[in-house]
Amino acid sequence: MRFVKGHGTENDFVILPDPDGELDLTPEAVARLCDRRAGIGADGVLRAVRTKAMDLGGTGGPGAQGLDGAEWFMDYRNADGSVAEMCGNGTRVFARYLVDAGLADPGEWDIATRAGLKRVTLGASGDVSVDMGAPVALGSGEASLAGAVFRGERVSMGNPHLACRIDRPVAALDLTRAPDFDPEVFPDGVNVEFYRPVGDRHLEMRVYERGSGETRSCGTGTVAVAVAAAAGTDGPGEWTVDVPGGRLTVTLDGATSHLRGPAVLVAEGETRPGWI
Ligand SMILES: N[C@@H](CCC[C@H](N)C(=O)O)C(=O)O
Repeated sequence: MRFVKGHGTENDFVILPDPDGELDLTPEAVARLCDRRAGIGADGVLRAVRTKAMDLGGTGGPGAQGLDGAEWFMDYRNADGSVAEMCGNGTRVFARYLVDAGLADPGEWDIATRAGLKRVTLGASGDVSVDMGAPVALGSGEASLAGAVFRGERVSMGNPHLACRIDRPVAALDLTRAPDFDPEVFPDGVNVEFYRPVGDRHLEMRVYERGSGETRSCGTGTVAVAVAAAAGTDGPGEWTVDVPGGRLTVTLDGATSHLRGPAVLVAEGETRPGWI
């Protein structure tokens, strides 16, 4: 099995080229690939499948989902093998991979995801920007960490988020354990972000991701915290979000959201026969 390793602000991925949709990618295989001691190590897997070859189960196929306008489908999996609807950093790294592999040209085009088409913009090198679509603000919610309750805003970016504002540096949080939440409020689980304003439209953030644990960045999460922070301000604008793995820029214009930042490929190789 050939692979490429890449990251976006240190949210890292194993990319598996599978143009004809032939790989039987079980949750166990994903978890083994992502294992940081016994595997390659990553927060998630991005399987690169031609959209027309993507099996979407009983959903009527990519055409019925309106996805056939994109040549490539990003099949995203969390480190524990679970499927997620969307991954913002993954989309940016996926786009960089397609250009680097000669499978797409620099410019502007769509990637198909379980959360719909996502339009990426990129040059031959440098930052990658993605139109993340309209965030959906769902009202308040809460999670708890080591007995302390954190209130926040529930935001859907195709995947579920709870963006909690805190007033002390995010570095002070202990995120070694998963936050607890009410499964009736979050039946599909939730990615929990903790953010603090550090300047004008400038936030710092840490995240505990559903299916992956604490990661050093989360693209959908940075949009969610910008949406939460923008509530009660004069609205649209550009937000800088500092995460442990670097800096991302989020633009909210009232209709859609854009995420911009680095996307870097660092290695490629082949798994040993019989290992996966
Ligand atoms: N790191 C990602 C989000 C990945 C999916 C998430 N863990 C989920 O289960 O929803 C990003 O950059 O958006």
